[in-house]
Amino acid sequence: MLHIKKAELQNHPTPFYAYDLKLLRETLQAAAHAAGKYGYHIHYALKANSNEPILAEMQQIGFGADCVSGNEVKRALETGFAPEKVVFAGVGKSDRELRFALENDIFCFNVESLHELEVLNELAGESGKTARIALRINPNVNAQTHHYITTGLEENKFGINFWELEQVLELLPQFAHLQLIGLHFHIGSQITEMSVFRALCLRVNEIQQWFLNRNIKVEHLNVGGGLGVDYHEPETNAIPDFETYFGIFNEFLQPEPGQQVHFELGRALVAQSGTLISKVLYIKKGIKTNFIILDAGMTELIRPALYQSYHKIENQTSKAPEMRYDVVGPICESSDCFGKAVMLPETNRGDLLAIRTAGAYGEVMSSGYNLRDKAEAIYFEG
Ligand SMILES: Cc1ncc(COP(=O)(O)O)c(C=O)c1O
Ligand SMILES: N[C@@H](CCCC[NH3+])C(=O)O
Repeated sequence: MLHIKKAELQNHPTPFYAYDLKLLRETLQAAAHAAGKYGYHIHYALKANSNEPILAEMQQIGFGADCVSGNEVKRALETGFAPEKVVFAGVGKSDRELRFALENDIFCFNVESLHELEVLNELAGESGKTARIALRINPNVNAQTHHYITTGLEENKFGINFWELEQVLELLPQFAHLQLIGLHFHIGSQITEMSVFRALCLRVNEIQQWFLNRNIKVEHLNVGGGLGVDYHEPETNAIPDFETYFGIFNEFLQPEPGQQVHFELGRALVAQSGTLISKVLYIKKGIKTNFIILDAGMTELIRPALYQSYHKIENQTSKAPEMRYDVVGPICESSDCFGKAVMLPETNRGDLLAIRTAGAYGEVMSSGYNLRDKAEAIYFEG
């Protein structure tokens, strides 16, 4: 059950996002501690959640910012991340976004194609800058996660394929306004099978060796993010197993002496701290099941509709014996469903339901479809 005071629950118009800052801090401390043992650097992936109080905690603990749009770079800088702690990735950075990041002297551009190298070189030249770059390489490692959030296979649009690297190295010397400082990899999100990270390390070692054989040693390896969270047991597994995660990299990744290792975690840092709170509007009898119709829908949390993903649902206000329900939203789409055949205490109009583990890729992916209002965010100390 979500540990939030009744007054806090009842004082806000629903639906709203509730963020537990105490749990967030504990999570960040656990991550920083585990990464710190090996001198690893974390850049928080803003795409997971870019709310200012959350970014303030990321800065407080000393993490950098991993951005995927000009506006994320802008948000990172405006909220106080130092430019030398900001990285910019993304397969389709626009000229305007690249120029903005160049003007602000960010730490590194993670470049995803040959064509982008050409464009960035040209724009950097125009702005009188040298862009520090990492090559995002597609390592062709299967993340064993949902196919929509797998990014490191050759069939995916992300990164430069291994067989293009020879050509990249031939062209690089012509790009006078680019400085190669890193190699970047990210194979997908919500990875729960830890052996996947071992496979990533082994592949990164091979690719690094390929570069070393050509006398290229970069300043840093960026191995991306992707560590998954437990959507089924948000209570018992509130904090991901960062010790095992970073331990795997320590055991299997072979950085060169003096080379930094960077991570870009998003979900693992923020998912469990966020909950979507929604009020029950109606109970409706179906043929096989009863429907709970909520005032939140896929416009507030699209993950179940988009990836058929599971989020634990709890009734915060009823302790009656359990019944089976389909929990749905008000949006005019049949996929607007948070869970089928969910066992919940007998539920009535006005009850408050908590949809857990919604701190990552929840609020940031909300939309105004059906002209819906934007859900408010509140912060509490759990
Ligand atoms: C390039 C890149 N880095 C980092 C992340 C953060 O991933 P996660 O939230 O799974 O840690 C993503 C999202 O998958 C990404 O595309
Ligand atoms: N938005 C996805 C993850 C994609 C991560 C970004 N590459 C999710 O909710 O699981």
